Amino acid sequence: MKVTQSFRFEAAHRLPFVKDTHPCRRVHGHSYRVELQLEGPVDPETGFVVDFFDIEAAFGPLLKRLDHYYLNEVEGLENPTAENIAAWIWDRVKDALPQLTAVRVYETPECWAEYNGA
Ligand SMILES: Nc1nc2c(c(=O)[nH]1)N=C([C@H](O)[C@H](O)COP(=O)(O)OP(=O)(O)OP(=O)(O)O)CN2
Ligand SMILES: [Zn+2]
Repeated sequence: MKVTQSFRFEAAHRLPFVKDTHPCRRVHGHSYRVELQLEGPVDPETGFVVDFFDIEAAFGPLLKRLDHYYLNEVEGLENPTAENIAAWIWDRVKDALPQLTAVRVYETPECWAEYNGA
């Protein structure tokens, strides 16, 4: 069984390694959406794969490091593409959520990156 919890954060960024003419080289912002997907058996007592409260508790401190920040200044996010943000989140939340199977980071409803540890 799979469960997914989504979160939102607002942040500014720029992409330092795109061409001078690329609009994303300039500072701009996104209303990011993050989805954490977890997979495992349903506990017969609780009926949960993982308690959503536990997912929120694990991700909350990371969310605080992203929300309303300039992502390029966050350690490890000097090149804050959706791909790199997804891997950054995975690396920092996986130990607390061993059943994690995917991190999705949406820059817009149409554009996202998904990371599953590889
Ligand atoms: N593979 C990736 N490509 C791009 C990324 C990325 O993270 N991974 N990021 C960007 C920029 O962040 C850019 O801001 C994204 O632009 P876009 O998706 O077009 O979003 P907009 O808000 O600018 O939407 P429009 O409706 O097109 O104005 C670029 N590429
Ligand atoms: Zn952008």
